[in-house]
Amino acid sequence: MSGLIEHTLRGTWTPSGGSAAPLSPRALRWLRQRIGLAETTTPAVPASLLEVPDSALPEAAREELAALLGEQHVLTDATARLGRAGGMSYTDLMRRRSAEELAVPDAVLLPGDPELVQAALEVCVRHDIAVVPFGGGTSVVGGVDALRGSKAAVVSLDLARLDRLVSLDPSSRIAVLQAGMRAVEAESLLAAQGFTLGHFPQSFERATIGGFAATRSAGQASSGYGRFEDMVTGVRLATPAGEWRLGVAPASAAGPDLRQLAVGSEGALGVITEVAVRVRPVPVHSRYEAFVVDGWQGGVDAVRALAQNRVLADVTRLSDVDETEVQFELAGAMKVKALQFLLRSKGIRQPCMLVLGWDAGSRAELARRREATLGVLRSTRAVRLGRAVGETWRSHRFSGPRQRDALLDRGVCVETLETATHWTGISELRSAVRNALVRSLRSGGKKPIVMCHISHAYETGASLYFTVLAPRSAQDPLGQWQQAKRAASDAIAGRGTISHHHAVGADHLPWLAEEIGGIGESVLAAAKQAVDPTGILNPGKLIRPAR
Ligand SMILES: Cc1cc2nc3c(=O)[nH]c(=O)nc-3n(C[C@H](O)[C@H](O)[C@H](O)COP(=O)(O)OP(=O)(O)OC[C@H]3O[C@@H](n4cnc5c(N)ncnc54)[C@H](O)[C@@H]3O)c2cc1C
Repeated sequence: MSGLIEHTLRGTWTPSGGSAAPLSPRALRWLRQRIGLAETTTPAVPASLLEVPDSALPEAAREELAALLGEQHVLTDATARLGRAGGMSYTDLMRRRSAEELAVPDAVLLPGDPELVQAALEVCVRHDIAVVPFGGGTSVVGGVDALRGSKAAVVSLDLARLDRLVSLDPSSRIAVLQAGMRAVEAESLLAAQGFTLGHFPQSFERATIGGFAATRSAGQASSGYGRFEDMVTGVRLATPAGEWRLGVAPASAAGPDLRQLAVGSEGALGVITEVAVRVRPVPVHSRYEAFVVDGWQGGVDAVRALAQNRVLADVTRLSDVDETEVQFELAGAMKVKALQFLLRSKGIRQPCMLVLGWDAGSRAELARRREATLGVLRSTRAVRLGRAVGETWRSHRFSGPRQRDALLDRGVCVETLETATHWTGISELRSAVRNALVRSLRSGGKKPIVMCHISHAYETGASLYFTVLAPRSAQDPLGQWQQAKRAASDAIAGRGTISHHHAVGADHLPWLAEEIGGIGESVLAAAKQAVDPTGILNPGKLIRPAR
């Protein structure tokens, strides 16, 4: 039940058990010079100062839910409700820092098993109450915002108590996990039996199995282990129309794959209560290394060659020049000047860092796979930085969000967004999004830092992941980012996907039709009508009501 406590700490990312990642004096100096930093800090506002409206949950509904789930599992106190008021985007965190008005659920429901989730939904249908499924609450697209749509009340249905490993079939290599299980716990329970999921998104420390399935998440090792939807072999959903189970075989020609309708349904088509996932043996050996290639296009060509020759390392991450510079500067551990000198002497003018990581069951397999990757990489004249830099990246791979807390404290607007497209258009898309962000966030003669990396590569294209650091507007911090995000989304529309792995939520909904067409939107609305005819499930996210 530690998950329940964590949700009250939502002004910052750093989990209660984890250490914060402060900015080194050197990093602070560099940032002050590049983008300017606030002299005063702006820490998170204590929960006691945040506005919490009275609960609008009708008493008759509360009583029925309490009789079903137990009094202690229907929470209407301000702390519990505030803890589920939104996700963990820059906008969410800033709202909590500036005591802005938050969309707070009227109650938090904590059912303890799939049958109770189903029964709770039925009560909510009878009382016409909106339901927002809540996993780790790490959505960065408004996915867990407590929007009530046309309903008088909205509850957050927190899956934290559905945290069991239901079964493990070592022969078929399938594990059935309850949806509220955190990734960290899933990995440790599976590891105890010799298996891993291999799903390591940057939100690994907080996010849940159900959340991954609901958002089509992608982890840092997606090149080797696949995206989360590639791992899902079956799902169990509670819907207002009844329980829905999908996935009886590894593959099927019985019409379209409806599992893929449930995966990515963002709580709008049902509450996922169990997920059957493909697991793999825990790797016995692994190796992470860093390389530097000259220039973004050189790096893109290298990653494309690895993907198309099917020799991608499990982790394949290419940073552009700006991200490489920030990694060198903020890491603090490297002798930046000496490194730049060394790279120049090897003909590298525009250093772009490429991190590669391989997992294997034996030394021989590791050597074979690494040699296959490096064989293709050799033709690109990449310079090897070595294992130490690669291993440093691996050991810090979940700490980026913690540094976000320190940056927020210092008055920095720090946020990420992502997209994906085919190789042909990838550099054009990067330039278009980059230019849109720089134009929108330039202020007082200082340019923002806009960084980009590829961390999910395919034979036909790749994702682009942008991170922005800009001086925060003192007058309108939320408006500043919303305008930049709009500019970036307009630049993406027609060129790439509006979301490669962060999902649609409320934030990307205005751009969805551009990607899936009016017919696509009607298909989604029809599916919703079939499973959720009164529209209680996650209103305002992913699916517009049928017109
Ligand atoms: C710092 C940071 C780093 C991130 N890095 C990554 C990354 O590397 N890769 C990546 O893919 N994502 C990343 N994300 C986004 C986010 O972590 C993912 O979308 C994740 O899958 C959400 O999981 P969650 O359990 O926190 O879900 P939540 O945030 O609780 O919910 C996300 C959406 O899914 C719905 N939902 C949750 N659980 C269920 C359920 N059981 N049934 C039905 N609907 C449900 C919610 O209603 C909501 O719409 C990052 C987010 C942050 C803040």
